[in-house]
Amino acid sequence: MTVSDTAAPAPGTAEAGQTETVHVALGARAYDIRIGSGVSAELPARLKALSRQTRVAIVSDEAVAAQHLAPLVDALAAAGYEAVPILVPPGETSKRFGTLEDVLDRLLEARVERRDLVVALGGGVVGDLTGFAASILRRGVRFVQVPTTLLAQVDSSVGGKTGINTRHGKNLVGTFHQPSLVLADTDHLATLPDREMRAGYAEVVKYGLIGDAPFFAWLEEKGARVLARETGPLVRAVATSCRAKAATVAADETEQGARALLNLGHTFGHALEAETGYSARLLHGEAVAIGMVLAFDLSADLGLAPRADADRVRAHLKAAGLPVSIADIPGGPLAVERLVHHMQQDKKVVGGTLTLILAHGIGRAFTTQDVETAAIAARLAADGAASA
Ligand SMILES: NC(=O)c1ccc[n+]([C@@H]2O[C@H](COP(=O)([O-])OP(=O)(O)OC[C@H]3O[C@@H](n4cnc5c(N)ncnc54)[C@H](O)[C@@H]3O)[C@@H](O)[C@H]2O)c1
Ligand SMILES: O=C(O)C(=O)C[C@@H](O)[C@H](O)[C@H](O)COP(=O)(O)O
Ligand SMILES: [Zn+2]
Repeated sequence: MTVSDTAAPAPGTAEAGQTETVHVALGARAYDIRIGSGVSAELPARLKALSRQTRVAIVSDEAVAAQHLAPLVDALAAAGYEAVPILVPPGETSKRFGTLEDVLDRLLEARVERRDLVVALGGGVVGDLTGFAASILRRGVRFVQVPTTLLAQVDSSVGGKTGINTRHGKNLVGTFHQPSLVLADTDHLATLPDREMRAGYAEVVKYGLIGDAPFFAWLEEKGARVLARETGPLVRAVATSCRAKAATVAADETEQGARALLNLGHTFGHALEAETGYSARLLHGEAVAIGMVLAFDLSADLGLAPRADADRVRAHLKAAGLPVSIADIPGGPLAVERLVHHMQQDKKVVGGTLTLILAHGIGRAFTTQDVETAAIAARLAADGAASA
């Protein structure tokens, strides 16, 4: 990664001040993703285009609200809207039944109607929770995503996966419910803690690893500028990620096939999150970074991918400041058996058999059900997990 590179961008790619629009082509459920500096100011006008109602509930978390709620509420008020804020505590533990019930109660208390729109202002936690609440409130109301983390801008605000965690595992209760609009305002990232920025970057790298080797190579060169929040590279990284996700979702909205590739690193990652208690010990994006390295190393173990590609993946994520092995997780070793137990609750399990996303190399991910549990356990142990 070089910070000093000033090469001109390719024609048609984002530079400072530019905004981009990515369309998610889902027929009756199609929507736009607006990306760039200041696009959240478009909210009142865009809401008007979606509904004649003049009341809007905004679900956010307390930390995001402290930084970004007031300007949105003011802009809405100036446009004749009554905004009803509903706040939840920040962090992954808000993705649970108790918080869902609370959000639903408060939406009903505010008499949010079927034709109203609910706005999710926040990271993936707020987006997943709000989207789920919207999908079951009065049997379904529309919602708009205003993602405020890099992770949410490149991934969770797009594609309509909503849900919460349960004591049995990650995202095990939820729905597919597409947003009606996504406004990814890159200015919001100015207040995002660096650790959260790096965690979101893991999901950016994911798109290169799944099917876009040139994008991965571009990130190797320009990733530091993305992480430094330089507008041009940042907008380009968000837009490239959203285009990849939009195309995948448009082709396979409910994950009957190809959408599963977006789960690269997640079967491992979700197990790591569960075993670390969905705590600050390990963020979702960090778990995905470790999971992607595990997936590439396992692919190399099985002779499916060049070891050099696995090494390149690890080197880039490490250079970005992300954890890259189980041994990097603070707070003591995790047990192989516990991790395998969590992996078996994955939603991609068929007839008790795990579906894994592996790769033939960078940009060449594929799904498989042909990996023995012993090979997975051996890889976890080699990565620093404790075996009995
Ligand atoms: N639905 C999907 O397709 C999808 C995709 C990827 C991840 N996810 C889910 O997303 C969640 C992770 O999302 P996340 O990484 O955004 O975490 P998050 O929502 O917990 O946000 C991270 C932290 O940053 C704070 N924050 C958010 N925006 C801020 C800003 N602009 N300035 C200052 N602080 C800010 C939040 O208060 C929080 O403490 C996980 O639950 C994951 O499972 C879902
Ligand atoms: O949108 C998808 O599809 C993804 O898999 C994106 C993932 O980054 C995201 O973390 C998603 O929530 C995981 O989905 P799950 O079905 O494994 O819970
Ligand atoms: Zn993810």
